[in-house]
Amino acid sequence: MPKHIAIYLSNNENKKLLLRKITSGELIPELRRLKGSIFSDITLNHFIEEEERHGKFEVKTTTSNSLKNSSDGERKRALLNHLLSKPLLDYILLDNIYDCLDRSAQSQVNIRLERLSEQTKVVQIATRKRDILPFINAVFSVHQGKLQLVDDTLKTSKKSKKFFVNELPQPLIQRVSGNNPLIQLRNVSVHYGERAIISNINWVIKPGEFWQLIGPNGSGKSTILSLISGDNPKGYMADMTLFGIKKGSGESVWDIKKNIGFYSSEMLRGFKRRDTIESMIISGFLDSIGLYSYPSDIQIKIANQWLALLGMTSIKNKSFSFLSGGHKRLVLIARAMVKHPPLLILDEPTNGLDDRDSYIFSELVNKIASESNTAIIYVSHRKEEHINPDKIFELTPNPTGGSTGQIN
Ligand SMILES: Nc1ncnc2c1ncn2[C@@H]1O[C@H](COP(=O)(O)OP(=O)(O)OP(=O)(O)O)[C@@H](O)[C@H]1O
Repeated sequence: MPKHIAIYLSNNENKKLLLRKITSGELIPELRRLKGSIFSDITLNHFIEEEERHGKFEVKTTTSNSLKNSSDGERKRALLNHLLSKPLLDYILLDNIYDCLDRSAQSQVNIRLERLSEQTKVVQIATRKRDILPFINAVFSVHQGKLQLVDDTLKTSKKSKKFFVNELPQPLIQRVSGNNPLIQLRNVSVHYGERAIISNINWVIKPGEFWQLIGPNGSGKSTILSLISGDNPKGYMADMTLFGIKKGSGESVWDIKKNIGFYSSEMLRGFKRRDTIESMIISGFLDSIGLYSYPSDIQIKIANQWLALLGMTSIKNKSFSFLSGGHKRLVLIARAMVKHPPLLILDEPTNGLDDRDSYIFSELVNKIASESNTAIIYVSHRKEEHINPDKIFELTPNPTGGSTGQIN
């Protein structure tokens, strides 16, 4: 077996099981006698649970925040620092290293792993071809429980065909949106304790606009999203108008949320529900996960148009949990879009997706952008070549205060 190997996966694989098969030596027999460390979201979740249940704060972040109160990228950096600060083991298993990491963290990680690879064996798990580390000697896929060499297939990337042929389903109610701003942030600042996170942010989002929100790890992207979605208590003090309602004027969180469709790759974490695929989509009308009241005939009809668009009509009565990771994500986007919300928020949506499903996903997002009047805020560190936002709002951290924002 070559020294450093990558396992290139589709997102259909059961990751937890795969990690177990690798570390037990079932998939790579030479690992049976060796000791390794694991860099994976699964390890990270274990440390977060240790913090919450047992008050053990073993993994230190650069901000001294707990892992729970850290941004996604800060958590990943902290885990890597933690693993690399320990005495070297025989191998390191790296699972989807780049998700959530900003450009500079990605280059630093590359340098550190290159150095590490001189002393220890690296086993990488990747769902995107371009993530495969340069020093990897051989790339495998998993076929019928065994590793199979795939290097040649990787070099010839096939052009994907168009996936969505039907038009986007029409909304239940045609909103007269005009061109009034949906979102207005005026000199908005957020502090946690003494620490400034964002400073004097001014941002106006109008109907139908397609924005990408970018900025390095910890610059405040999720903080801004949580202000817009009404989930951040700091929003009460902020000068914001959300969907025509001035913040702090007696509005309920529901008044805000009914205008937003939200999708984040995090939504699938620990998702164990047994709802059918159809009821998952219908539940988007009711802002619930799962159905707790009867949908109307027209809601069922529109949900079925979405199922047709996704090519899932014939499997609509199957359990959502039966779907692959990529298809689950498409269903959750349809769920977020079924009510044609004025605003769709996509937070790191392609994390965990494989190459094929990222392409399909990008096609769906572009279709929503071009065929509906829904505005989109898309947050991602990855440059997805097929996703084409019109405008970029960039956060730049300021060493003496919080991040400032500018339109590019
Ligand atoms: N509840 C909290 N208490 C203290 N600090 C917090 C809390 N929530 C977030 N932070 C800090 O606020 C900063 C901004 O976090 P945020 O999640 O908004 O960043 P981000 O730009 O989304 O980062 P990433 O790209 O890594 O996801 C981070 O440094 C984070 O540690």
